[in-house]
Amino acid sequence: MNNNNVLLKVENLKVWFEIRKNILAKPLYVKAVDGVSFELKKGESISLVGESGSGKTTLGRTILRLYEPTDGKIFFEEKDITNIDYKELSWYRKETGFVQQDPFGALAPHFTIYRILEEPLLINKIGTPQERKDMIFKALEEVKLTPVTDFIGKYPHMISGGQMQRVVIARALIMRPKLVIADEPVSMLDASVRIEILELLRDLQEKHHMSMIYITHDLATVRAFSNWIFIMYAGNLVERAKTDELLNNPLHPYTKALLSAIPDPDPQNRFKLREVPPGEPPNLINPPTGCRFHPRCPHVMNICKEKEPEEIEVSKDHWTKCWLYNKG
Ligand SMILES: Nc1ncnc2c1ncn2[C@@H]1O[C@H](COP(=O)(O)OP(=O)(O)OP(=O)(O)O)[C@@H](O)[C@H]1O
Repeated sequence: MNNNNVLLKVENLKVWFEIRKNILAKPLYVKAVDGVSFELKKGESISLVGESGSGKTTLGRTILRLYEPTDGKIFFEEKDITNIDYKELSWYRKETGFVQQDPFGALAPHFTIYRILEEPLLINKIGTPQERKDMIFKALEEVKLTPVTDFIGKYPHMISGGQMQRVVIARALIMRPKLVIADEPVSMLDASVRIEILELLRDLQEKHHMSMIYITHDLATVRAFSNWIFIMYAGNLVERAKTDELLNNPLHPYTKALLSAIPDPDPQNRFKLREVPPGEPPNLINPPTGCRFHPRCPHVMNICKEKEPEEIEVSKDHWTKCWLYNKG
């Protein structure tokens, strides 16, 4: 297979957080990401969906090398970046961008918008003052904060939450990264601006042919957003497929439950019985044996309690990690 088109490759990635009750106690580990593998091609986007605590943020931050991986490998353009040093990390920071959930906490309150956008350019010694000014103006125009001169002298507290998130997006994209990770980018914004911000992100991703991972717990927002949907449960990817395929033909019982939990705009369907599995996501210090979803699964079989299923490709580009489909 020709791998030249692959931007990011993640192989059996594990991120375990060590916790101790006291200094003498045996360490325990929160297995936040526990054996995740996938590839992302150049210019493609993934929506990473799962309940709170399933490990989405940890996976995203580890791909950006903001967290240390415990085991496994991460390749970026075929280069192994799993354990790169400080010098190479600064190269990797230029190739990647991060849009986090909380625009209010992401922007330095004592910097003007101009200075906030100039900061990454100064750190990376990019351009002359005039070239930096041109880049900043262009970045603000792209996120539709115009006329630009109305915004550059303002401080974050002087603009709205939606405008702040546009500044965060402009800062994430100003170095023209090849990969952007957007972690719940609209969940703290007013409902009225959420769609606009998501559309802006998608348009910029397509325009600049960037790859993107969009992290969300809300399947309802992903239909028009990404090429792929990955479903995460308790530190594992339990299903991966192209967006239409996953929404029209979900395989894993957890995906089916998430889909049936989406509010249905059709009043005829409003009173249909929904198949949301009872129970809570598992404790990641001591996850269930076998398939981690088995205590909540309506189709549980004996093998599900005993043995972890392998991820298998059920049809082209459609993978799931479930004994119902594992003929072995
Ligand atoms: N620094 C840390 N130390 C210990 N445990 C952590 C740390 N960061 C995250 N965790 C735990 O790892 C698990 C996965 O957390 P993570 O934030 O990645 O999930 P998530 O799917 O992004 O959830 P949310 O949607 O709530 O952000 C959770 O059990 C969380 O408590």
